[in-house]
Amino acid sequence: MKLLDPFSVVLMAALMCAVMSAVLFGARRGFPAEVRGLTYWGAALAVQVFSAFCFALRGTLPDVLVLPVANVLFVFGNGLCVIGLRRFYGLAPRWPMLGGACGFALVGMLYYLVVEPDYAARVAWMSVPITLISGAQLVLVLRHGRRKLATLFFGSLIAVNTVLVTVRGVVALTHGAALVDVTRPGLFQGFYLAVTALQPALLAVGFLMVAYERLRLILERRSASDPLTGVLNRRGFGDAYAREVARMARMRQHARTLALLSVDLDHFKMINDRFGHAEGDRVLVSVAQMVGSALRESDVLARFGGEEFIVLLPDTDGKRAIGVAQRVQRLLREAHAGELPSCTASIGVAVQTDPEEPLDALLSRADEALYRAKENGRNRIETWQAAA
Ligand SMILES: Nc1nc2c(ncn2[C@@H]2O[C@H](COP(=O)(O)OP(=O)(O)OP(=O)(O)O)[C@@H](O)[C@H]2O)c(=O)[nH]1
Repeated sequence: MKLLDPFSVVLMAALMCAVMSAVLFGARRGFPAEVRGLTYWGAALAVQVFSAFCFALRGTLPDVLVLPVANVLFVFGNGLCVIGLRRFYGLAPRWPMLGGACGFALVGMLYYLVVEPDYAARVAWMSVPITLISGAQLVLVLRHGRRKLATLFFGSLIAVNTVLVTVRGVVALTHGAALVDVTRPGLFQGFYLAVTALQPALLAVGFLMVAYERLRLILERRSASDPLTGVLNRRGFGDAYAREVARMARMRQHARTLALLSVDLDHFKMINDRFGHAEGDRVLVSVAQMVGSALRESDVLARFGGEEFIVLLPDTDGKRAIGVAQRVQRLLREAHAGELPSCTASIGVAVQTDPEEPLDALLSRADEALYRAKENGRNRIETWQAAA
């Protein structure tokens, strides 16, 4: 079998890393601040490029200069990927561990180059920090990754990398240099060289896929939520309602009902006028939190704009819905003591028994009840009743 020329492979790997590094740095600008770690990955690949160039200098400069630098850079580049991944998952970077891994690599390289020159021992030694680094990446992805195709792809690449490096280290220990020296022909050597050349760029693609998956989730969440209070907006509510009604339709034989509360703060304009718009905003945020705290996990809270909140109560009849509305009013009375301007709310309640009824019809029934609550003096609860 014709062997891949190691120099060309290293050069190819360096070029791929350089391109992927530029892609990552470029992509960084398009991501919101919540998606962290791309800069570290971009830097990691840039470091891999330098490491590859150092390896390529073998023969031109003495090994004792080239190899320790190239290997430490290789470990540092791999470690930066772990740091990037930790940042991505919202964890603090562990710089001392990376420093330790680089120091470990340097000591081993120097020892087995200068004191006791031994190629196989160098391979085995280097496989320790690289296996640990790759293993750390795998643990992070398994622990924090979402169960999605992107994560599966990324995790699989890391797993292959971890296994390959571990096997190479063990083979170096058990069989000596023969099977691990990439300058000698052989299936294992050729396979290792090819995979190692592709791996950094492939891992970066995997990381980008995971980052884009996170971006998709963030944009989906943003498009469905109210930026001031963080609760759902009309669009997000529509989706949640559709899911609930579909569930209701599936369980029709159990005669399910759902209830809707239309909660509107009273004289909110006065709060804005007296205390300012910013204070009004704080009241809205606090009301959203407070109403949310009065609800069950399965209930859905949304802000439709202004000072109007909508609450969807699955599996709830009129009586229980009024109970929730009373709890909301009680919490409003008790809350804000001293800190924020106090406010009251009028609440309209409508109950849906027919899953075929459109959302707009249910909303307008709740609004009718709310209108009556306002008409009848505010700070009260009214339930929609069919006209006699
Ligand atoms: N601070 C703040 N105020 C808002 C926001 N959206 C709407 N508003 C204000 O909410 C007030 C709503 O006024 P109205 O519709 O007259 O209602 P109200 O004063 O609560 O009176 P009633 O509902 O009849 O009791 C207006 O002053 C709007 O400017 C917002 O996001 N932040």
